[in-house]
Amino acid sequence: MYGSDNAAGDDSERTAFRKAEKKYKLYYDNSKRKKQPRAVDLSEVIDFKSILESYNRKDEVPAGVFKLPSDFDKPVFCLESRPGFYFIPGALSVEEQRQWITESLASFPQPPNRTNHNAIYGPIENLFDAAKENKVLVEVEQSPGDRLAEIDSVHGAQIAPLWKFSDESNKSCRGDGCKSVLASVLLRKLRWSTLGLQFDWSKRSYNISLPHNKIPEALCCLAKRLAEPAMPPGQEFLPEAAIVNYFALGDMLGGHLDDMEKDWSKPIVSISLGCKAIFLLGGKSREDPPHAMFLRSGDVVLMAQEARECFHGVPRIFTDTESAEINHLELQFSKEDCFPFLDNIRSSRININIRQVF
Ligand SMILES: O=C(O)CCC(=O)C(=O)O
Ligand SMILES: [Fe+2]
Repeated sequence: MYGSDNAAGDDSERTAFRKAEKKYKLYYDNSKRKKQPRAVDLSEVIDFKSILESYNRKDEVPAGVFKLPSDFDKPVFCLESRPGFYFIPGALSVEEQRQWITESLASFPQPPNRTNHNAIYGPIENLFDAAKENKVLVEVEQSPGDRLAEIDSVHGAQIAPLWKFSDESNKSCRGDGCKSVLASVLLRKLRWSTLGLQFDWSKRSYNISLPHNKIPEALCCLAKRLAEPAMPPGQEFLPEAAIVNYFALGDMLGGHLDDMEKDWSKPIVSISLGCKAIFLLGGKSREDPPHAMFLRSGDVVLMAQEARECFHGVPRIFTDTESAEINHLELQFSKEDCFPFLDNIRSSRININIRQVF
């Protein structure tokens, strides 16, 4: 993910954006015997779910918010102070949420899509199944012949050692110094996967020469439909890349801009799944005080035009039963073979953001 707590150095400590991040970030009170999350004042967090409810009931919205006149089948809300920002509460049905959570965990991390684990382990096939089956990723013992074959003839560089899944009960590597890691640990530590044109985090740009598959057709259709309220008239959104972010408790996505796409008149389509989060939408400067808002499973945010220049981030997710607001997903994943999905989503949040790059 982008940036970290203090990515922008000490100066960032003083910006309005940084102050808001610190206000909402998860801290623990260690004073009591039991480690407790520090209480946080959520009174200023915009709640589009209750805005939708009062809009449906009384046709009213709070000051600073308006309902976009649009043909979209759900109400789309905008903020007067942030042109180009659109919020569609509950845009995805419960079934759609289930579908995209399943895809995000079981299919999207599949090679040639890359994940945060690639840099250490190379491509990992079937991570989700391996975690379900209690497998272990083991560094494969290689013969000198294999090692020679691994010298990359073009770059002259040694290719990283190979890792393979093995049954946990397989003791072949015990005590001989070989390295291993549980698949379930890797799944828990999954932080991002990239679909379509691959994003290179080290250069913060798209590397079109990396092998990739097109964005899956069903995700393409969904993104096109969701993008509509923010599209320039007569134009069609072309999904070319997607970043899937996986958040665990305590993770945050630092304030950033998504500015590596060519045409900022096109929206970024951002889908929230799983546990509730707080989203900060700042202005064009980190000094502009950000708006804080809740993001729930099924909500969709569109950022187009001027909003493409606004700093934004996710300082906090909520995993406690009361605040996570994922009861509807418990039912969806209640069958026994769905339990690994439920187990994962109970303590995490997934964000799929889809982009037109060119
Ligand atoms: O997680 C979110 O809702 C926002 C993600 C985001 O801003 C990004 O990946 O660029
Ligand atoms: Fe972003």
